[in-house]
Order: sequence, then structure tokens, then C-alpha cells
Amino acid sequence: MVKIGYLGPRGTFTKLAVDTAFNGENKQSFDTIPECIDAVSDRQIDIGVVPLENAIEGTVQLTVDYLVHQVRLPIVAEIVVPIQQHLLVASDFSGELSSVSDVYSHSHAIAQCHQFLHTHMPDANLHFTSSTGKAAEMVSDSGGDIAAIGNTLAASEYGLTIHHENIHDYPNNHTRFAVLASDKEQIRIKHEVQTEKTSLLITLPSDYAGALYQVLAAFAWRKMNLSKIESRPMKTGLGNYFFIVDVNEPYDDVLFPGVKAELEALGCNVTILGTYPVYLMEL
Ligand SMILES: O=C(O)C(=O)C[C@]1(C(=O)O)C=C[C@@H](O)C=C1
Repeated sequence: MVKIGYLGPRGTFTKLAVDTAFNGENKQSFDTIPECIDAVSDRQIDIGVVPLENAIEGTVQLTVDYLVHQVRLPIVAEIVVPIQQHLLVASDFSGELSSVSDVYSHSHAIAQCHQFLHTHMPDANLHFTSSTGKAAEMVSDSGGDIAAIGNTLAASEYGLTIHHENIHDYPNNHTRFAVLASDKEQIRIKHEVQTEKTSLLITLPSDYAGALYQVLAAFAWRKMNLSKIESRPMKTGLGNYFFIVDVNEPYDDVLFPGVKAELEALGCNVTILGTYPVYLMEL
């Protein structure tokens, strides 16, 4: 049976994404994103699912940096899931928001609720955990006047009460999850494909005036639609960056090799991080 790893423990958004996309398979939780990615690379599991980008807070930098700098695994699918953040408390907590002393959650979940926390709980101490599920587990273990930010699955898994629902600051909240696998054939997602994308990693030559402009021109004149461009530090010194470019098209044998050759002629390095179907899930 195909083994699927995810950022755990129980009750995370990643687990929700995995349960929505895959049924029946053998599922294993990992405490951190790097541990999950390593397990795919070491073949302990066949598929790993990790968060990639949130509509409110942006890229999950740990995922991108680990995939670029440490373990290169292809992205073989993308799962997009709606995200609703709730304030979860122990079932015997009956106080007001103002009596919650500490709030625990994943940094991305806290960031999605900054305005709510600032307005309604300005005195609460904020603490980052490795996932929203971990925060829910802590609240369930400790009880008292502390709270977690997480989803309804976490509330039911850990016997917590939803004190306030939908506390994320903007309504159209979604997270993209990357499905990683050495062998694409293992993937069976029984949902309609929304679109197909290709992610590229591009490094620019140093000291080349207008390099980024020329990179974008290579896509533009071929009418290749980009859905994302983002720079991240190469970690080799100040001012050195690479670019992640998402193209709204599957890899083909004409346009992509053409772009690659054109960019390489400029002195760029081009790596394909994956060409994959995108699944938009309803929970
Ligand atoms: O902590 C979780 O539940 C996760 O699955 C991680 C994560 C993230 O890294 O963005 C996933 C979705 C939400 O945006 C908040 C947290």
C-alpha cells in the first residue's frame, strides 16, 4: 500500500489536505516539514505532502528553502485547500477572550489572524509551534486559560471547544500543498484537475543589467502565463537571490526547452522543480 507522509501530528491542515485528496492509504505523520521531505527522499514513504503557500501569509519558506537547498524532490501535484482558522480552548474553559493568557499555533496560522489577535486579545502572549495540530495537542494536554489556533479537525481530534470561529483576517483564505514523490506513478488523486503548472528555479548571472527583464521577456513573447514569481536568498551572501517562477502550463517539448536555452544563453541556471496537476479541494 502506498505510504503517505504529512506535517502532523493529528489535526493539522496538511492532514486535512491529505484526507481530502487520498483515501484509504497508509498515512504517517511527521513533526516537521524537513523530516517529512527527508522521509520521501530516503524512501521510508512514497509520497510527502507539505504546505507551500498561503493566500494571506505567502510562501512557506521552510518548504521552499529545504527543497531548493537540501533535498531536491519533484513536485508531482498541488492540492489547494480552503483554510478556516478557529480559536480552540480546553472543553472546561468558560472564560472570555480577555482571560486567555497565551495563544499557540504555527507561525503561518498566527500571521493569518494578526488583526483578530491585535484587536480582541492584545494582552495574550503568542507562541509558535511546529503545526496547528501540535498547538491543539498542547492545549488539550495542559488545559487552563490557554488557546490554540487551528481547524475543526483539531477540535474534534483533541476534544477542544471552538471559542471563536473564522478568526482569519481575510475571507478568501487558501493554502497550496505540494505533493512530493520520487515516482509520479504512485499518485492517485480522484478529483478533477483544475489546471496544470510548471515550477522553475532560475538563478541570474551576477552584474548583468536588465537580466530579470530579459528572463521575463523569454516567457512573455512566447505568451507563457506566469502565476507567481518570487525571489529568495541563495544564502551565499547579501544580494544573491534565486527566483521561483510558476508557469500556468504543463511542460512541453517546444516552449520550455526554448525558454531554457534562451535563459542559459544569458548566463542563467534553470532547473525544473516539477510539472504537475493542480487540484482545488472543497472540505
Ligand atoms: O500547521 C498546520 O496545520 C499546517 O498544516 C501548516 C500550515 C502552513 O504551514 O501554512 C498549513 C496551512 C495553514 O496555512 C497553516 C499552517
